[in-house]
Amino acid sequence: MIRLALHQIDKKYGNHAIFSFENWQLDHGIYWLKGGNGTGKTTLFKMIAGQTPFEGSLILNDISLKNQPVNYRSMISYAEAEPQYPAFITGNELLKYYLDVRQAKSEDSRSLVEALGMANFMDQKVGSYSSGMLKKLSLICAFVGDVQLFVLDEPLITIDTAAAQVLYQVINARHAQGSSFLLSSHQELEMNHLPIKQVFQIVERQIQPC
Ligand SMILES: Nc1ncnc2c1ncn2[C@@H]1O[C@H](COP(=O)(O)OP(=O)(O)OP(=O)(O)O)[C@@H](O)[C@H]1O
Repeated sequence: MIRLALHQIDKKYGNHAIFSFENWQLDHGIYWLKGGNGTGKTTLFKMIAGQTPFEGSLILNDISLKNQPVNYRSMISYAEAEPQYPAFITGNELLKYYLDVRQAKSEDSRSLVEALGMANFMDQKVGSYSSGMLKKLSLICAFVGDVQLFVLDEPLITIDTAAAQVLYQVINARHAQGSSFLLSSHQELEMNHLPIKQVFQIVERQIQPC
């Protein structure tokens, strides 16, 4: 179960202000951040994942990103909208890296590898993957280990309908086990597949409920 709190946030790229707000807090649940191109969804997710600098404080379960960055990041799994990996590594090599870092067993990932139809491709170099296969690999890696908060940027883009159903099942299962989710999507998420607790949008550098 999580408590995520952002306070006194300012985020700029050069002179371009992206966020400026006092407070935003979340507890356990599945949340959806919607919005058009360039509104700041990816920037917010990178901030929460500890991958881009900003002014302000970010605290997850009493652990501060700025004061305890390693402990903070170990509670979060972030999957990029358009993952990119070195072309010369194989899917299994990348997965093994995640398994080692998160001290997880390969059996834990096997059912997701099978369900996403990736078993026959995991020994191939990712340079040969389609964009949908890259996305599936990134999701397989994101779900490795015991994670409190999953931050999935555009998890549905490039994957087919069958894979989307698998993704919904995994999200539901992990949510039932206590994990929380921040999802972004341009498309309407199929709300009947996921118990979305709240939908947010970014308006004038603030995060507002829809
Ligand atoms: N590294 C960067 N350097 C400078 N400006 C950036 C950088 N990353 C994003 N921006 C700008 O910040 C704004 C928000 O971008 P961001 O990628 O967070 O939006 P988004 O809502 O995720 O967009 P999309 O839906 O198109 O992916 C945009 O105006 C973008 O040009």
